[in-house]
Amino acid sequence: MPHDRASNADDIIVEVKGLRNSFGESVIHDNLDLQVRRGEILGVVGGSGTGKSVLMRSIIGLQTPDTGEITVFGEPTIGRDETEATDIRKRWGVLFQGGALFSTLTVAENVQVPLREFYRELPRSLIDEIASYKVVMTGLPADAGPKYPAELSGGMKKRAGLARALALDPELLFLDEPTAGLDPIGAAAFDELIRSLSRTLGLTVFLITHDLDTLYAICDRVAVLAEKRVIAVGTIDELLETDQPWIQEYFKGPRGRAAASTQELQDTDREADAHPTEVATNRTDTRSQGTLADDHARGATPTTDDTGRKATGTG
Ligand SMILES: Nc1ncnc2c1ncn2[C@@H]1O[C@H](COP(=O)(O)OP(=O)(O)OP(=O)(O)O)[C@@H](O)[C@H]1O
Repeated sequence: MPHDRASNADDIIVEVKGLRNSFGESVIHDNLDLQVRRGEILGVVGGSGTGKSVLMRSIIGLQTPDTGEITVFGEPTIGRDETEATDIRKRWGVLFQGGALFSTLTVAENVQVPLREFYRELPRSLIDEIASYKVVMTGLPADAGPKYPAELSGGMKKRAGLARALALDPELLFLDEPTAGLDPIGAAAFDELIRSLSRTLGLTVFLITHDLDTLYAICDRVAVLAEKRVIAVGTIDELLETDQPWIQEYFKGPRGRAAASTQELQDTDREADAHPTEVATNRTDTRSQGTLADDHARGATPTTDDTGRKATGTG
């Protein structure tokens, strides 16, 4: 589990208070509260349809809530005039589900979209240069710039979407299911990329995911959506101390246990690199659990746990 890098609890980048969203008769959020701390990677989880994307859309101003207050960087985001809203919007980047690249634009042109939208006065050569830099920064080959989305693999599309989200050097990054659809190795590499970018650039990350490995590998805290609100938020260890059935089922079900074992294995490997002789014995034990873990982790076929229950999907 990564360290909690937000030591000052008052340092809040996003604050949501008393949020209510509904579509017709269907109430999605009711009295939802949430805080995102500066510098943290906050994972947002919840069953399918619990309103994770609607929450993100509310925060970034694409969804007008029925009631509630939302502040980002200490500024209210609801009801602002266009200029004020734009000033706030420039400070965050968004990677939508599936990447949401413009299919008729090349990767470089996609990355340039926010630059052209918000900084029209920038010279063309500088826009080109910034876009090339962002492409490489996300681990894409330099020659990916002139390619069209249809020519890219799923992982490369995500990276291109991330490059676009980073175009304006944001302080805050919103990621909606960034590893969905990636193979386990690609997903782990994408996790690593997010973590290293968030550390080197000092980003705060709001990350919606169903991927338990991502939660274990890179999230400082996790917020759980259920019953139309955030029912709990904390480190995974803190969440496990709650008696919420959904949380227990989610983290202690076969997939949750597998992800925990995988993380433990990686922590042991890191420790082994640092202190090779001290962890040699433990490592043998952990490896034997790791085989089972690997069977279950990321994309493995759902199976039965030791009570004979089917592994629960995560939504
Ligand atoms: N524009 C809309 N009009 C009507 N209903 C909507 C709209 N957007 C979202 N919803 C509904 O709101 C609910 C929450 O949707 P949302 O996409 O936020 O769920 P989610 O938690 O992100 O789900 P998933 O994990 O499956 O992506 C769903 O029932 C969805 O059908």
